[in-house]
Amino acid sequence: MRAGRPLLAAVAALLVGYTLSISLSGYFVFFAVSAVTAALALLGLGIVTGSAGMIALCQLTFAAVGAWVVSLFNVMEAPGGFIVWLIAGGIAAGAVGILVGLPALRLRGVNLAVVTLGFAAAADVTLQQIQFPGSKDGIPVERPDAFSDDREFFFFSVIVLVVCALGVFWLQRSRWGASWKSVAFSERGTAAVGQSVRTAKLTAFAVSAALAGISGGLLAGQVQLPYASSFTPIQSLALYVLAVMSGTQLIDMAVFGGIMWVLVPELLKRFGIPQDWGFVIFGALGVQALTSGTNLGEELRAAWWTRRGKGTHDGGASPASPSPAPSSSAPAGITRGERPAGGLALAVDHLTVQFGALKALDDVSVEVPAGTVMGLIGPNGAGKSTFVDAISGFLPRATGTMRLGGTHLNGLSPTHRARLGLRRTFQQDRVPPSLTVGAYVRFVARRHVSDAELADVLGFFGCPPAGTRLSSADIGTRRLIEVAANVAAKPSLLVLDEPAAGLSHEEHVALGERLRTLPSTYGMSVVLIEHDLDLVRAVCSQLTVLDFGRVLASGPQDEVLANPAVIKAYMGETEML
Ligand SMILES: Nc1ncnc2c1ncn2[C@@H]1O[C@H](COP(=O)(O)OP(=O)(O)OP(=O)(O)O)[C@@H](O)[C@H]1O
Repeated sequence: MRAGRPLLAAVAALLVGYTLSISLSGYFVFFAVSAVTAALALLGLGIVTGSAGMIALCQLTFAAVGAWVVSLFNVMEAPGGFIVWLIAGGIAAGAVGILVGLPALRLRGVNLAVVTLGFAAAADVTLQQIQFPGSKDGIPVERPDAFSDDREFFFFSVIVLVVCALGVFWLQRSRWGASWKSVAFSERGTAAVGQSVRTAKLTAFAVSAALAGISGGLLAGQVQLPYASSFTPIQSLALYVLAVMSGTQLIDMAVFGGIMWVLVPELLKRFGIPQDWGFVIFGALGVQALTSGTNLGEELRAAWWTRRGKGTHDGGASPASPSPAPSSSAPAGITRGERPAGGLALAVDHLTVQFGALKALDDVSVEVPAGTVMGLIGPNGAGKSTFVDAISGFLPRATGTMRLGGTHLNGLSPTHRARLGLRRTFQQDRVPPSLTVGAYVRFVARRHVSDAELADVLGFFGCPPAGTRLSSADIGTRRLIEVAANVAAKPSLLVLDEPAAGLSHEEHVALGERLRTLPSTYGMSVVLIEHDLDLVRAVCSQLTVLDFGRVLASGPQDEVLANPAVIKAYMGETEML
């Protein structure tokens, strides 16, 4: 059913396109092709901006690359005809997209905006000089034989849009799509689940630019003699604003945006107002969208879900409620105790982290026995989160040695460490709200997770069903989902940084029970950072106490909690057992 829905929508779109192609007057057929080409470029912007959260102000420059390649192949009478040239234009634009995306690996926000706008301006000047191949000699771009007149070419452009939209639909639901949404929300969170931030950003730029290239190639076929004036930086800017305003990561909103792109200037013309005022209208709507932090597509969908009174995509699930603590039996599909107990899950020697004059960690040596839950405790500022950042690769300047099982971690990136089996959660929310629970768990797991396995791991932690939108879950529930997703990844070591924050007392207790059984149920070792000593006592067989960046005591729970130095420094001299 679910796989069939987009195909049904595609068939319906083709039928509408065909009907329009035979019924619209000649004047409107031209506008209709323009709306389709704009929708394609907006679909691309929806990926790079809407999904991946990067500013790209050169979308029509990528379109110009596609148009240029089509014009060149036309002049060269390259084999394959228009359709092959169109694909080549898309590939060329995608390649240029990767080049332009390289600065995005280091730049963000306004800096990235300046770079992409600068690229658009430079390309504009170049295009004005060199012109499109064939334009000086007036060699028109040859359309496909079966789609040579304007009506037929409109239907052809609808077919291209539908094919691209189907591709985007599936890409958005693929690992790439999840990585775009994740990187938009948190680069650290993305790297921590073993996803390369570089790949996420570059694929977003490449796919987005390729779609723009195809859009430009179509435009070349539409006007047959393309000119630089169709691809100016100011138009790219207006297109970006339109994408932000309508939320074109949603396919229907890209089509809506495409229609707006031609409709607003046309309406202005009819009222005798200069068409350039269209940019002002788009600008005002864009400012409204940016300041309100939402867009038309999301608002329409939010209204739809509110009317239906549901927080889920696929029906009727309520957010997580405290569920009884689990038995220690393993959920179906997750194998029990794959790693033998014994040996060390993590061995850290002489770890030192310095922030300016402050030694946040000072010669810290910690061992986590395999198959145990080790509590890492200490007062605020003791260095617990710094320890997690250091072992998970986010503090490359940390000195000392770190081994996961028998593997040295020093010098490895966070992504690499995560792929080796070291997973961590964060104190701050790093769960991308634009995904569903199921899509997020599968993204974090980095392996095939069957529906039954997914339901089991979510049930084990008392999380909402897979179809629930993460944006509808409260912060405590999102933390639970983050833990469940990282458990589904089956790491050898799972480090949880205050996972109980934001949970109610009952949820706290239930979570403690679940965490205690993780080594026996899922065969992983756990490091738990937690301030709640009741939880620590209930869950951790081993403890390490940090104070002012140094290890105060480490070993079995009862020994550590009875250590006078721990009682004195960590608890004050009050009775704690
Ligand atoms: N990026 C940073 N730059 C400078 N100082 C930092 C940085 N990160 C942490 N610190 C300092 O390092 C020390 C250890 O901080 P850390 O966050 O690791 O403590 P913590 O034990 O996790 O505390 P909490 O329980 O409050 O989370 C603190 O003094 C903190 O101010």
